[in-house]
Amino acid sequence: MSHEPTTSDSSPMTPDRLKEMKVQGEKIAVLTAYDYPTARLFDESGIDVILVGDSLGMVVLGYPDTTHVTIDEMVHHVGAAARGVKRALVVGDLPFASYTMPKQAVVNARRLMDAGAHAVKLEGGRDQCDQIEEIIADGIPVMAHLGMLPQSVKMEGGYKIKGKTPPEVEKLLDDARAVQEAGAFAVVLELVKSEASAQISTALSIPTIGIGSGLNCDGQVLVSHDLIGLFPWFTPKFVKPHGHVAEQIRASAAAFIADTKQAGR
Ligand SMILES: Nc1nc(=O)c2c([nH]1)NC[C@@H]1CN(c3ccc(C(=O)N[C@@H](CCC(=O)O)C(=O)O)cc3)CN21
Ligand SMILES: CC(C)C(=O)C(=O)O
Ligand SMILES: [Mg+2]
Repeated sequence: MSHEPTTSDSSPMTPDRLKEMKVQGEKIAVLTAYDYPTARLFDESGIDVILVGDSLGMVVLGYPDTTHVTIDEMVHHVGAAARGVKRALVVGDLPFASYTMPKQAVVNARRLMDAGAHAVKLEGGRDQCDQIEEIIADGIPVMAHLGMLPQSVKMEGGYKIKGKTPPEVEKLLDDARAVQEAGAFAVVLELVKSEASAQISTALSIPTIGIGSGLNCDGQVLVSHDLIGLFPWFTPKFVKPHGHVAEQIRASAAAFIADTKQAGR
């Protein structure tokens, strides 16, 4: 009996596989990771995509927003995370000001790929299509990112929900069609009203990955620190935490401190 090649659970994820999942109505699960043990644990759990996000800057490096993250920092953490991954698709975020010009975008995308990423992500729509096309022409798959764009927080004056008005929905739809046409294999929709994200998900053939954008996207992404309760000082409203790791760290430290202070008494 011959065995047809199958997309079994253990075969590595690819951008094409994510597109097939959309066709088949199978939801895509994405988590961020910035280090080896976390990436390995998520990969062994069966996560589809590991995003080494520039949220790194806020939840790991302690910056006030993501605009401080450098390409060197992203390369460092993409390498660490990628070394822990066997099956998931590893996507590396291009950080603020690292893809202003198309040629610069290609050089920096290549650095993330050389560090172990399988694809890169950048923030923006029609305005980023030259960058998206140049990176893809260099053989690198690109994930786009629309809606609330954290790298533009200073220009926007805060983190604001998108797709609230008909013109905003039209702009999102136009940007989504533009990045799909430019060749992006998926698009993150961040803080987009759920009616708008549903409309975009129907209009596109490539999968939409939502964060704070309702349940009608083709997949969901979360910052893993929010999921496991490792960043207790700020948790966005849309997060449903499934762990309390910060409390376990505090309790472990308190127990060690008590053990140490009591030793020899
Ligand atoms: N811990 C963490 N989680 C994230 O999801 C995340 C980061 N950090 N850093 C990078 C970006 C920035 N993100 C953000 C930043 C702010 C809000 C925020 O202020 N949300 C408000 C609601 C906004 C509104 O109603 O207008 C909230 O209270 O949740 C949400 C996501 C998402 N990303
Ligand atoms: C929130 C996700 C989509 C992201 O871009 C990041 O973690 O940097
Ligand atoms: Mg990001």
